[in-house]
Amino acid sequence: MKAAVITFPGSNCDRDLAVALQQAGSEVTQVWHKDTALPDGTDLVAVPGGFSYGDHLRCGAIAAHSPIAGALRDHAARGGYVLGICNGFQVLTELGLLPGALMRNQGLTFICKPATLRVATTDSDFTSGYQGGQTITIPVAHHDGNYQIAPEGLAELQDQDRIAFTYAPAINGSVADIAGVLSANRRVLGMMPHPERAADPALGGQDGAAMFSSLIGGLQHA
Ligand SMILES: NC(=O)CC[C@H](N)C(=O)O
Repeated sequence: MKAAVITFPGSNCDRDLAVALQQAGSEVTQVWHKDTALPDGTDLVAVPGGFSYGDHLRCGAIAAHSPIAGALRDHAARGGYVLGICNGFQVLTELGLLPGALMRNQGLTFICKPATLRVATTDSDFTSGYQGGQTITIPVAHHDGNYQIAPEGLAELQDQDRIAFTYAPAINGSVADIAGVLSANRRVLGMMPHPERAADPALGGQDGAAMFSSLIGGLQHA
């Protein structure tokens, strides 16, 4: 299993994400935003959190036009796995790899705290390590985490069981309390909470570890 973690100027969770992936058994290469190709044999591209390009224009908007963006788009088009966390989720919506948009939090404040999430589907290689309906605690740290999508898009996500996580209780105004969504082929996951910040007991929680271990373990035994 080979993962590539992209670093943009302003990324701040790229190393944490690389460590979480390594601890779960993945080989990890760090890829710079100015690169135009991914390492050969990359199974998973991980797009980390942070403030890429200073969140200028809109969170994730400039990263979606960065030199590495074409390789990321091609990887997803080939059916490769993509995980976008927080700013990474914003980048994936800006790229059109996931539907919807992340808007300013309803209360207009930066929210930084442990959030309680409900696992809304276990039908993906990212979430199969959880129990359906299980509640887990994962930190959030964002000002633009308010997920919005038009009613027909929401109906599609619900009909296709593509809502991965919801907030329980609500924290930022997201429609249907959505914290993370899957692509139609279930290979792309975007989520605002940070599982890499809760993947080791030394970090104060390990509810995020099951995501990395089920994804990487599953791919190694595939
Ligand atoms: N932790 C993050 O990735 C933050 C994402 C983005 N800069 C926001 O505040 O919404």
